[in-house]
Amino acid sequence: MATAAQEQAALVEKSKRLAAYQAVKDYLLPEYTRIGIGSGSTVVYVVEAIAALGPAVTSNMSFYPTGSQSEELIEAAGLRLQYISKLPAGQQLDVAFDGADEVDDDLNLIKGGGACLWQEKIVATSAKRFVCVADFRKLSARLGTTWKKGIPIEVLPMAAPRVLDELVRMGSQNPRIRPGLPGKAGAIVTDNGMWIIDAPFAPLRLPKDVDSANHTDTGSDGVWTVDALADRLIKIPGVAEIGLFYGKNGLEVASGAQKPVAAYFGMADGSVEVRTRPIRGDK
Ligand SMILES: O=C(CO)[C@H](O)[C@H](O)COP(=O)(O)O
Repeated sequence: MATAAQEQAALVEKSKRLAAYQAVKDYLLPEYTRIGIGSGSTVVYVVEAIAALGPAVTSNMSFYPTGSQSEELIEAAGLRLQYISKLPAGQQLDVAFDGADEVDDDLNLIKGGGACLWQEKIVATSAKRFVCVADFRKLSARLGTTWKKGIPIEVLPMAAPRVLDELVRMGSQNPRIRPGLPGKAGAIVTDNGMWIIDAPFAPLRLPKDVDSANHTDTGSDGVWTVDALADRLIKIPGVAEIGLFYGKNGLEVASGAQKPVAAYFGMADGSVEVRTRPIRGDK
């Protein structure tokens, strides 16, 4: 008989799969030729859903990975692998699918739990439409509420101590260099030869919180807005990329945005919740 933990794990997997199949159904149009594929356990089901469409749909498509895991997934599914470095200047992917660690009310994301955030951001922002696929555990009103491990930050190894100092000055509670896998001594090394720092912050405000309560957005009371924190983190010398995928109000474009146009959540009751954001330009 399955334990409660096993039942919960099975429910989560089922939810990821449901969300992935629905997202692919809605956003993978047969005329598309360039598709971005993110990283993580949910994306496995995205690739499964795409491969299930068969060569009649996928044979004209090329798939762009966000690291070694998705590269292997694409190849194992028999899909055509291509690299973002080969995408000519001035061209875009038609769509990119990826998971997330947490998604807030404005569709800002925390990503990087799997240490692939840098390539994930490059692929997401190379797409005309970025679509997020997740399970019910990732839904959250404010980032940092359920994902307590911290914001993943990819750093140049030599700069890690300086970055840690600056994060503490900014109010991060106990930022840490992410260790390698069990049995591997030292830090985890990303596909880009960098390290990851996980930096916990108090749950991040949205612009509406600042407007309604006369708060500041710059962390002066220990709480940052997503935008202000992201703008500050990316400027720390030695930081290569940050795991906040965000967008400012007034820049609600689809094409090339860090925020998804839609986020699909497989829910515990077997439904799929779709959250979209108003955008200018094409779908
Ligand atoms: O950002 C990521 C990897 O860097 C993943 O998309 C994120 O960690 C979600 O993973 P999963 O689908 O396994 O929950």
